[in-house]
Amino acid sequence: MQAGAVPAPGLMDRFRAWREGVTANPGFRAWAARFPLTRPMARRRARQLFDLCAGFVYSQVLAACVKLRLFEILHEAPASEAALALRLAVPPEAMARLLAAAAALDLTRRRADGLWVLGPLGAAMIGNPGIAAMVEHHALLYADLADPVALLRRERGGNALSAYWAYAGAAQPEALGAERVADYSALMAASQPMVAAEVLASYDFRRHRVLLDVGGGEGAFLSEVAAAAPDLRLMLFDLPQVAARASARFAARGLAGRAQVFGGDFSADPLPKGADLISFVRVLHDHDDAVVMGLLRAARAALPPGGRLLIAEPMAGTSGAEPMGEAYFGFYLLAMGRGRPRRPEELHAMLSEAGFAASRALPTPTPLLTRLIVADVSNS
Ligand SMILES: CC(C)=CCC/C(C)=C/CC/C(C)=C/C=C/C(C)=C/C=C/C=C(C)/C=C/C=C(C)/C=C/C=C(C)/C=C/CC(C)(C)O
Ligand SMILES: C[S@@+](CC[C@H](N)C(=O)[O-])C[C@H]1O[C@@H](n2cnc3c(N)ncnc32)[C@H](O)[C@@H]1O
Repeated sequence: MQAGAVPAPGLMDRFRAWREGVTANPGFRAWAARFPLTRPMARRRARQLFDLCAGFVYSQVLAACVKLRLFEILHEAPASEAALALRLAVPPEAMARLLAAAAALDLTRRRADGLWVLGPLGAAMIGNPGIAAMVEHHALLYADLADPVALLRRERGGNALSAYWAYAGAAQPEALGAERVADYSALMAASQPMVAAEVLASYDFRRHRVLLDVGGGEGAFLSEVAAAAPDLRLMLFDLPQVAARASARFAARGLAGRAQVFGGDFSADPLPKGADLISFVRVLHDHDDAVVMGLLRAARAALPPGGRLLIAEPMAGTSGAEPMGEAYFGFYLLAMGRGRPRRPEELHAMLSEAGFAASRALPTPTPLLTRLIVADVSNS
């Protein structure tokens, strides 16, 4: 084929083009909704499109439940509509409306005796304050997304999420004050246990001597790993005011004797040496490619021969969770003003360019929450 020539569409592409052409025809749609053999598909597509239209409403039903702490209350004991209305200071009719909406979304369930209990999705929120923290945090994201076209067209930064993630776009991130890093560090710590559980289920840290967690936040990930690998020594690198929060957490957990904490700017400073394993947990996706390449090269330089790098974060192209990567994180990071979700193949290519000898993906129990890549430095 000549350079610049566009390849002819394959058979599958031509079939999809035909299918999309007929679906775009209102007459065909009306016929397909009535014809028994196409009706199930027509109904499924209608439901999918309706859910896309209504997604914000569903999210707000969930947000109301979280703000009212409804799931914790129903977890304590089944309750009547009237008791919930009284306890939560919501008019009885509005309480009934919320409970019915939540039931339709599988968050709550009305028992045969009329009392309300947790539904399957409400039950999955119990014991996971990280999800509730994210739901409340989404108020900022949805404020930024109120005009999505304006968000796409504007210069990056200057909105609610970019202010929240103070390092995104900061000229001197290492100079950020304690008050600018407190909220995001607390949110990351609250949502870290569900990520750490995925990583610990997939990787045995006991084979390593020293782990350096870069962008390690206030040490929530390292604290979980420390419990699973009692002989492992811990190192953490983050912005100075975040590193100070990590020191406080390690001291409070009796880990200060096992941990060394470094404050600095990882896009400018070298990473400390001494670890045989370096981790980036939910770090690379919130930076642009040039910064990520710099980070991978810095990790490569800090590791000894035979050392290993571990990347844990949600990734684009995750089978069964496609909207999570490109749609949710794509737009979340757009609002934040930095970074993009990457496919594993892109990270493998970047790792190779940074000088790692080999890299591979390891399966995690819930790929939606995090995926895992390990990359090795050659032994010589
Ligand atoms: C067989 C028997 C006896 C019973 C089976 C019954 C059964 C089927 C039970 C199912 C129970 C079960 C296993 C449920 C599991 C539910 C799970 C795992 C739910 C998990 C939900 C996770 C959610 C909703 C996670 C949301 C995460 C979000 C929104 C994360 C956002 C992260 C952000 C914005 C991070 C930002 C960081 C930055 C800035 C990008 O770097
Ligand atoms: C999205 S948070 C992830 C925190 C933690 N790894 C976790 O999963 O909970 C990204 C972390 O990278 C840190 N970070 C961002 N830019 C940095 C920089 N230039 N130098 C050092 N740390 C930085 C932030 O302070 C924050 O703690």
